[in-house]
Amino acid sequence: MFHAVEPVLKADCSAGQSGEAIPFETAVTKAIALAKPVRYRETVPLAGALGRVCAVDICSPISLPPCDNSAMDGFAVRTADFEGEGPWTFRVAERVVAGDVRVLENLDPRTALRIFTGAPVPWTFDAVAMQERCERIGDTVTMYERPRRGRHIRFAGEDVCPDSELIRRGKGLSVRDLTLLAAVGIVNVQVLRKIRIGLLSTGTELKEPGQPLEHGQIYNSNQLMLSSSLAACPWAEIVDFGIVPDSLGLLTNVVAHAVASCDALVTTGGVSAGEEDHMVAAVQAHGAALDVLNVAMRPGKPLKVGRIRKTVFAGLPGNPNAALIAFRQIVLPALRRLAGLAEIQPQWFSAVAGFSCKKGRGRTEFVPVRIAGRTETGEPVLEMLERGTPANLMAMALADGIALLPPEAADITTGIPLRYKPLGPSVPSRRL
Ligand SMILES: Nc1nc2c(c(=O)[nH]1)N[C@H]1C(S)=C(S)[C@@H](COP(=O)(O)OP(=O)(O)OC[C@H]3O[C@@H](n4cnc5c(N)ncnc54)[C@H](O)[C@@H]3O)O[C@H]1N2
Ligand code: MOO
Repeated sequence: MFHAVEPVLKADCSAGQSGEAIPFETAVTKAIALAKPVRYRETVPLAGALGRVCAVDICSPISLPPCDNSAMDGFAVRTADFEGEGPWTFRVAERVVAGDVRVLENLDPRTALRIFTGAPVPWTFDAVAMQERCERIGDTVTMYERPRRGRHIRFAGEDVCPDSELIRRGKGLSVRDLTLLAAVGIVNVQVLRKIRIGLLSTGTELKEPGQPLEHGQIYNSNQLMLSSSLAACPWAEIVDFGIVPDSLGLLTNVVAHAVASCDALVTTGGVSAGEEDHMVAAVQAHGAALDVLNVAMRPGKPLKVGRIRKTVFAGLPGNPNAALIAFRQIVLPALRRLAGLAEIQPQWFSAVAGFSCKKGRGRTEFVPVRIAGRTETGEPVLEMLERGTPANLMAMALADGIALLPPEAADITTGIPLRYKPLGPSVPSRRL
């Protein structure tokens, strides 16, 4: 039976109506500005600090290497002893191994030391000859080349000087950072506390994977997208508020819990224009101020970002690709800032379009792409996998990465430079 469709008035769907869409870059800036970095510090052992945000500038308490030491197995010599024409023969006065804590002084002139990689080189010796270049006979060693001063010696402080800055506050501690800290003998590190991020999926149609699916229902994939994205962020702690049906009352209750316990609340669904979209009304019931209401991007246009009192709120659209893109490109940088990280923006790489398409000027688009080849200079040539399908998952799953189609372009033509960001393990090209 035919039902007359009533025109949807703006007043009927105020939750999603938000005037002009703001440019993508403006939305990023606004979202980041909303997030005030956490300040509370805690001390954690290095072994538990991977990925945590360093809370202080860290200077080295010692020099690296801590003392002059040999870079080779061989013989330590004094270059001043190489008088006249070679070969030169020296008596081997001592045997010095790595870990030898003796301070060797007053050794006889014109003697050599048998020495091993990592062993301390006494300050009166100024070169090491590799054993392959020496002839050892009894307690003497003969050399046919005159080593230059400093040869095969790793000098104290040549790597790190005492008091030199190792790590700046705001750095997410990497394996290499922790290696450096361990090398200078640091045991614990002060980091910013983890931020608590509430996750909520709204949708009466949603079921958790594992439950039987009835007609009209779909599985909740957005929760897993978010929780697994955040699992790679050791500075974040997830509080899962599960699935909440499209009910203003229920959503308002859950938002109350989230605001009381979380630094940020990230939701998916219910931010568009229909009268079943209650997310905005639910946060506004708690006094939310929304700075981002509608973004000139695709997918992800209905993204909402603001604050509910002190809690950062990000209402991602329900469509899975819209949720993924809006999360990665806009919300994650804001969460990174909230966590106190200094580097917050995603890194883009240069690539070249291997496709052509028309697009709306003024809108930033993000499309799944595959690397189809390389230019002569090694840049990836991108093939677009799908476009304009914010709900389809397969293309995104198969993609090597995403390409940014810039707002100023009305056409994308083969061969134009594009920004590219790998989604998974991939070999990127030149960083922009
Ligand atoms: N009249 C209009 N309709 C829509 C507009 C619009 O501007 N005017 N925008 C469209 C765009 S663009 C998007 S994106 C979606 C966003 O809608 P909502 O955020 O309100 O999300 P829902 O309506 O709740 O869901 C949209 C879609 O996504 C599926 N979904 C929701 N949650 C999940 C989840 N956790 N896991 C997997 N899939 C999920 C849901 O079933 C819907 O199919 O609105 C358009 N409509
Ligand atoms: O954000 Mo929607 O198309 O942009 O799914």
